[in-house]
Amino acid sequence: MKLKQLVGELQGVQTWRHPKSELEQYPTPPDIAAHMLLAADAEDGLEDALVADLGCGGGVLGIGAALLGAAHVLAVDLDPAALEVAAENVEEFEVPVSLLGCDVGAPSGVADAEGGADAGAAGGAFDIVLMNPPFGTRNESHGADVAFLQAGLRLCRPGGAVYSLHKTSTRPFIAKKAAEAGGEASVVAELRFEIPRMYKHHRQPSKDVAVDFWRVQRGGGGEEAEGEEEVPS
Ligand SMILES: C[S@@+](CC[C@H](N)C(=O)[O-])C[C@H]1O[C@@H](n2cnc3c(N)ncnc32)[C@H](O)[C@@H]1O
Repeated sequence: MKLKQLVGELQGVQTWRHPKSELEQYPTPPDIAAHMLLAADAEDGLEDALVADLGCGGGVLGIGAALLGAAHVLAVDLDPAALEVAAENVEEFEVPVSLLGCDVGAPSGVADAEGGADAGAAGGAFDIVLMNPPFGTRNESHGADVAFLQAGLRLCRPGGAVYSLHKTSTRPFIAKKAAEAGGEASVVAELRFEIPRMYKHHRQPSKDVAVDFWRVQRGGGGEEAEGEEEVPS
């Protein structure tokens, strides 16, 4: 599917009716979501892939992955209201996306819910994990960016890849945390992410934030897969 067509499709994905600032509920604009998806497709192949969408909101990334041929998508969010909207979107688009209510950041969160107690140690089953996590720079969401990244790497099969967005100001920190979690990280693109005025604490009509689009590959995909080391959580 071409970029223009994918953007058009993703414009039809609804987002939260009453967004919650404490959960950093900011939608990924359809053009950025489409670029992320096409980059993931070109590098790792979405066709027939098993995909997770962490912090799915209305499900724009997961639904987009399914439109590009993913075999199945597991879309996860903590917020039942987000999952309600996501369920409506999934029905509307008629795509193979399952929804799971779960705290991605909890020590025994989505990796355990999906794969049992050993999911972290044994390596997950997902080929590709997509996310636009909370930036983790507000008090309420402190550390969520890294917790999402760690969960994403736990859910990936060895050699699988996490695609994620993080504030450019956190680049050295994200690179360090990704390496500590057994990932090989690279910045795919530098983006300007427009945050519209959505919440009371927003003073300007909209704000541009410098954001890195990361690909983090989980280690152990080659011959070493059998004897791979445990990924620290
Ligand atoms: C920046 S939004 C991204 C939403 C959507 N993926 C998109 O790209 O438009 C972050 C999402 O993560 C969810 N979220 C925040 N903290 C979470 C947590 N601990 N566990 C699961 N989901 C969480 C929020 O409810 C929100 O839907």
